[in-house]
Amino acid sequence: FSSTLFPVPKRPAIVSAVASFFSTTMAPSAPENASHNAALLSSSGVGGDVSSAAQKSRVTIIGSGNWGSVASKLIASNTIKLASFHDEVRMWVFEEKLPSGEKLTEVINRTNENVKYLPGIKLGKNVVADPDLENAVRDANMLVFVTPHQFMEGICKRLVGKVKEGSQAISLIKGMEVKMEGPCMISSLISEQLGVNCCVLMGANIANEIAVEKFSEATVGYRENREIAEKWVQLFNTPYFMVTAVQDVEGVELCGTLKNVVALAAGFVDGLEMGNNTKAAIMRIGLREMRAFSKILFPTVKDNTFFESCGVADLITTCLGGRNRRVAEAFAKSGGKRSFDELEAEMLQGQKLQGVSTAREVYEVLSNRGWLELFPLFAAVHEISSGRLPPSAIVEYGEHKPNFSAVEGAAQYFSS
Ligand SMILES: NC(=O)C1=CN([C@@H]2O[C@H](COP(=O)(O)OP(=O)(O)OC[C@H]3O[C@@H](n4cnc5c(N)ncnc54)[C@H](O)[C@@H]3O)[C@@H](O)[C@H]2O)C=CC1
Ligand SMILES: O=C(CO)COP(=O)(O)O
Repeated sequence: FSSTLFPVPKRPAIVSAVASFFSTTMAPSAPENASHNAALLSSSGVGGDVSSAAQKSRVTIIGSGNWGSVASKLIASNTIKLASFHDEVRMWVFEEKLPSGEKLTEVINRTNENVKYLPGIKLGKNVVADPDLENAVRDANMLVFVTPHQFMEGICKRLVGKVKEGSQAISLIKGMEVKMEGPCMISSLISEQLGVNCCVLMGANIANEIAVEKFSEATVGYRENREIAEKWVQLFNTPYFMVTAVQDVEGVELCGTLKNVVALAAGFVDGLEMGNNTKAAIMRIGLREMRAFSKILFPTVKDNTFFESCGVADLITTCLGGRNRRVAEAFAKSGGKRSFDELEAEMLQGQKLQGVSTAREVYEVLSNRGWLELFPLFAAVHEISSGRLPPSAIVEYGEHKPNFSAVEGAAQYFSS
């Protein structure tokens, strides 16, 4: 990309260390390349060392599916360049046997490719696949979580007490859990279970496109500490992957999570061959429900977040080219006769959909709180995907007009 078309914004250099995390792990960002070269020279016995091993951050990725593998490629291309990170990036792999009889981890380490979830793409020689979850996190102080959301509760349980004190985490996971007390975002699950601060990274990020280095953008959501967000930006940002930080963890995470429900609706519309106007209408209604749902649950969610890559851009890309859309289209084409589980297994070969379980989880929140009539599109998606309504209900269901009288004061969340 020409720099005039897509100028990479100059980010302010991080000048002060504000937390113990930085004082022990982070070298100043401006002279990164110079210090890295010096470190290389030093390791080859030529020059003096400038960044001691103790100061460097060590990154582990928990997850190795389609997006997890692309994340490892992005991160590995940066850790090798930046002196404030150890070169090696460890990637926890949920071990499985390939049809050849070999273990996936061994093949990744031999070929430098995730032959099952991202074939044909080299991850970077500094990526080390590790099937042992506890071992993978042992030495890391920057943890990147990127598994399908349904596995996170189990993963967190296994990691309790195993994570290095003072570690930072980021979640790339689109989804949520529903607990007795209400919805629990995955970043909160990670923070609460592991006692670590957790940012999020979401965006219009179809993994296979980023794998071949086509330009895209992403949004980091952070809670309070801008410096930590900048460190994550530094770790992910490349000339073809432009990352921006916003102070709105819940807004960013809910955008990434809820757009998968709208993508199912868009897929139903495609399967019914309703055309582009209908699909655009569904996307607009879906975006409105996304914003209202987010703001009712978390009043701090910012309107601007919906205009970042994590918001409207992710909604568009997923409704055009995502897996949720594709499988939902096949579901509608079968008239709802083939189940999502069957279609997922056949069409995605081990990759996982997030939209169907998210639609169920959202539905649970809506029915627990008496909000079903306020969110007719979200409700219809779950009723269709669970077989209670036919796919055609996506465009018949009360024209998706929320019934504001169902909940006092609700209209404000839908107004522009
Ligand atoms: N693929 C994409 O284009 C994008 C995906 N995401 C999000 O990233 C997250 C991870 O998705 P992907 O990396 O695409 O995964 P994926 O759907 O490609 O792969 C499934 C992964 O789950 C693992 N797995 C299977 N059973 C497991 C178990 N019992 N315990 C733990 N892991 C198990 C598999 O080994 C594999 O790594 C999801 O929340 C998704 O929404 C976000 C942006 C883009
Ligand atoms: O989240 C995604 C793009 O940002 C990918 O969506 P799908 O899981 O529907 O492919």
